[in-house]
Amino acid sequence: MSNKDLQVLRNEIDAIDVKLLELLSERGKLAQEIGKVKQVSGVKRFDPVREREVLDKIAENNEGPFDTPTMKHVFKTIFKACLDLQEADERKTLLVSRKAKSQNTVVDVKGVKFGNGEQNFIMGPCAVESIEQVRAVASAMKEQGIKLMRGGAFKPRTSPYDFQGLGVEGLEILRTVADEYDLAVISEIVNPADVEVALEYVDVIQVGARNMQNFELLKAVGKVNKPVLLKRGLSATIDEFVHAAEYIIAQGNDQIILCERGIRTYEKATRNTLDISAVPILKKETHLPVVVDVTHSTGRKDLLLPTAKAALAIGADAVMAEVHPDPAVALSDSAQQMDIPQFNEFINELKEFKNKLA
Ligand SMILES: C=C(O[C@@H]1C=C(C(=O)O)C=C[C@H]1O)C(=O)O
Repeated sequence: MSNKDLQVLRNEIDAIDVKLLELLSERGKLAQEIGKVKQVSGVKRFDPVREREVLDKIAENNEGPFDTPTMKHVFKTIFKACLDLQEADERKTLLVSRKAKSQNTVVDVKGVKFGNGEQNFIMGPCAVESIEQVRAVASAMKEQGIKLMRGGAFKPRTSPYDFQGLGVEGLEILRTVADEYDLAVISEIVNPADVEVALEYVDVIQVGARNMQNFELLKAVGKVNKPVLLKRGLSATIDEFVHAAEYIIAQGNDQIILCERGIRTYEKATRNTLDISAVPILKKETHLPVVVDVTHSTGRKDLLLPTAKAALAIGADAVMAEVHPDPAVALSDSAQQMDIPQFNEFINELKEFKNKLA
């Protein structure tokens, strides 16, 4: 065979490849259409009975030179690619996804913006215990120019015998002190029935890690006109986390801030394992701002500063940490809250670090 013959044959193959590509693309588009029909009717994407029928037809029509197992193998690869297309389409339709909206959602909390490139701090006590306690923290925050104060009024604790929070009285304290110091307030709500009352007191409603898949709560906060900070569940995958946010946005509220707070792993050196890579993944996959809670992820005061630096370096929109005027007597999370001098040192170091990053 001359070089010329080889070239002629290869030209024919090239032409066939172009046709195959066209046909496969056409097949892919039909699979996408089928995917949409399945999504609307709630039918599973994977249909082994249908795949078996297609394979039987391939076997029936196969005249060689490829043997039937080889052709079946090729078609199984095509089925898989078609299924992947259907799945990618479903992801694309998520309202929280970058594909649905390419620009960042910017959540504005009393002038503090999340998602516009600023890197903020959310600080405050684990639980609201008294007005004096909250005032001491608020005054230190004000001096540092930090506007967003967290504080738990409803505390979902592991043990029912631990301090459960002051409830609405706690929200009242937070609001009173926040107004005195011109701060904004973020507090957790655990019961859908309390969302309405919380609107009067808080600037951001927090949905805690233990409630990340409390779908009725997610729907309830999705119906109100108030920013929501959604924490990642203790054992939630990123995909489950994103779908939890979708529950909120699907009801109309797109003012959502995601919060990575560590996940449960076999590692015992920290309270949870901070999944730092979740930050860029969430920022890539969704258009929502992402903050990192260094207190609950580490459970260790000595790790607050290095993990906060990691969070800022990796692009988190804010760092969240707990501060208490006298952590030794705190009613919850006593070991991991900073006192006021430690808080000042923490913030000063991070401000310097932010300047270095800029
Ligand atoms: C395209 C479909 O979805 C999937 C992909 C198939 C294919 O590529 O032929 C067949 C069955 C399903 O697993 C379908 O259901 O027809």
